[in-house]
Amino acid sequence: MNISIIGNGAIGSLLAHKLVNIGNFPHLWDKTNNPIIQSHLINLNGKKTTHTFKANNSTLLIKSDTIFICLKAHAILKSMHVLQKYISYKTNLIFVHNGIISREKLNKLYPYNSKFIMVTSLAAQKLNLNTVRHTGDNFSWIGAINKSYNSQKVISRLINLNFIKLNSAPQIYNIQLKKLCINMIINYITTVNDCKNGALAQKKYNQLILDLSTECRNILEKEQFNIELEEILAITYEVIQKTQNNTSSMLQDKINNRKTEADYISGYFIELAHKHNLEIPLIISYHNKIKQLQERIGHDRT
Ligand SMILES: NC(=O)C1=CN([C@@H]2O[C@H](COP(=O)(O)OP(=O)(O)OC[C@H]3O[C@@H](n4cnc5c(N)ncnc54)[C@H](OP(=O)(O)O)[C@@H]3O)[C@@H](O)[C@H]2O)C=CC1
Ligand SMILES: CC(C)(CO)C(=O)C(=O)O
Repeated sequence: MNISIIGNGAIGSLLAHKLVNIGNFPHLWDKTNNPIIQSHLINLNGKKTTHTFKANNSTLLIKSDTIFICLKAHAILKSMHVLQKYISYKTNLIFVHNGIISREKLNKLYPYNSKFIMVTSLAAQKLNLNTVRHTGDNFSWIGAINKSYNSQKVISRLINLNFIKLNSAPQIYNIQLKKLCINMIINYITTVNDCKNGALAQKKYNQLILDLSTECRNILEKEQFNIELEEILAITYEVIQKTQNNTSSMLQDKINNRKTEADYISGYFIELAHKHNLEIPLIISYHNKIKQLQERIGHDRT
């Protein structure tokens, strides 16, 4: 399988190394014109491996059977618009991201491609331009955006590669909504309070987590996704415990003066709440806190 990865950040480079483990050297696409990328991975046991990948070759991009798009939510539509001329309509596009972006806009940009969403619980952190640290290993889920006659075949082929722990998710939107709740709670509280994920297990955050979870659950209910409050709380506390030493991606963005994915997490919840005429004061207040922070560090409102 000819695989390319767009975005040589934390998740993109981790997936590249995972593919090498099964003997498939993917082609990487970053923002440079470098024809090769040397990439170091520090695995969960602290062991370092180095691989060299072909990169930024438009012929290889156009010939890809499958492209993993590992970009921040706010970079996807803009980047995929620019890259249209290098992507064949036959290529399977796998979008790996947190937050929720417009499927309508993706369908408009790539009407003929088979398109998939991958929600991942893998965790990684870029230490510098060429080094990624693998910080967490857990399941990922893949589901089709536009179900076609061959989408299940594509999903099965990817699962059978066995390069990560991957499950098929026929209702991928529901998995995205669950992840959205986890990000709405953990990312925002850790960013506002400058703390590691594990700090949220402290009693002083119990009520806040309960109130945010309740607002999330009320929105999901209106979206016809009936999930018990207890389940949102259980998965959130499980992630807090499993990622206790992580700095959430939103807090990392704050520390590194980068734009956050707020518009695609709380922003998406706010959009849904408007649609369903629902009051979500706490989510709005946390959204505004992050947006103010972004304005202070010079990122536009979008
Ligand atoms: N890291 C993690 O542990 C997890 C991340 N996720 C999600 O996965 C997605 C990717 O995250 P992550 O890998 O951490 O993000 P990163 O910011 O580390 O990686 C994205 C990379 O893409 C680059 N990029 C931006 N635009 C383009 C373009 N047009 N062409 C090529 N490269 C481009 C960015 O460069 P630059 O920085 O210069 O813009 C950056 O290097 C996000 O939605 C994140 O929330 C989900 C689970 C865990
Ligand atoms: C699961 C969690 C909260 C792990 O840090 C994450 O997805 C993030 O930081 O964006």
